[in-house]
Amino acid sequence: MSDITPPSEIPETPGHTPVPEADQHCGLIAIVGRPNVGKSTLINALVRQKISITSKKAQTTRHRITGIQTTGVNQFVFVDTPGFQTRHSTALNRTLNRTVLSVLGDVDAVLFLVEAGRFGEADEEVLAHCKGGKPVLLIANKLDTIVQRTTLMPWLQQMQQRFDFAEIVPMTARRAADIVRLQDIVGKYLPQQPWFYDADTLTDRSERFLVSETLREKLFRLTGDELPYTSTVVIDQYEEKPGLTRIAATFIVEREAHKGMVIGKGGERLKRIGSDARQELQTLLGAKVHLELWVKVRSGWADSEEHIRAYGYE
Ligand SMILES: Nc1nc2c(ncn2[C@@H]2O[C@H](COP(=O)(O)OP(=O)(O)OP(=O)(O)O)[C@@H](O)[C@H]2O)c(=O)[nH]1
Repeated sequence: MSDITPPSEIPETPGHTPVPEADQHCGLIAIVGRPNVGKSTLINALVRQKISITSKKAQTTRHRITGIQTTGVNQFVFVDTPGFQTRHSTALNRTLNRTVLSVLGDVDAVLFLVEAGRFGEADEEVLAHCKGGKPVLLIANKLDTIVQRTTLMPWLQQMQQRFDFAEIVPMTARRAADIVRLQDIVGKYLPQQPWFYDADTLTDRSERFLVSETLREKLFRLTGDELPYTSTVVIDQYEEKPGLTRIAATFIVEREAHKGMVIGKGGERLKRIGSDARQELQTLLGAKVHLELWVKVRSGWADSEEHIRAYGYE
């Protein structure tokens, strides 16, 4: 569709003129919602850079990620949260849910994402966790998928009557104009206080972390729906030299059959994952990347608290 702009094409906000501390506004904004509603897409568009992985596969966001955007007097510190898992109760899912709850404790406002026109049990369950006096803004995302906009009005009215939302914002996370509009709306909820980060900071995550996210994204993108979301990636080696970064990483899967899916016929798929990832990493790191990838089977890792900690989930 012609009115949809990918995040990389969203125009940059003008450069920063210094803002006296007394005029600065800054706050934490949580982004919550059930899997696949568009949280990562939104946060990447808001900070105008890819910091959170997106895929068609539900449940691909696992870590608390902050995206930072400073514009005018406002500094937004966005917190991405894992999609709330309600169906299965593994140790991994319990950890994910704990992360969501701890994030919500200390934010200034909550962006509660749903797909426009849809509000199911899983959405309701996520919303139930958003109580606690923080302003909750309903973001009705994927507006572009609604063919007849008039059918949306009764739904919006119903949502307004049923819940006490601070604002209701129907929008398309992929549309530049909607992102700018959302920023204006959310700006009102930032308390007056000095910025937490330098004006040009985009995330508090390390490059090493962004590398593992990039690898995980390529893994899911290129295996499609075949691979269970419990597959993960561990960085074994990360060595930076001037102009060259050496990375060795292992994809951890649960079954022998999953290993086959990742490697593909004659190793073709793993090769493709590697070359796609290397290209993106070279841009991200601004250096040549030497990338080595391995695949290992660790049955039941998503059920083991010890493995979850070892693989970097908090
Ligand atoms: N049509 C349309 N698709 C969108 C929009 N926003 C996101 N998507 C798509 O929806 C899918 C899921 O988006 P994500 O951003 O990965 O969703 P998420 O909520 O972070 O998902 P989890 O990581 O599972 O929690 C992707 O295919 C996105 O491209 C939108 O405004 N319109």
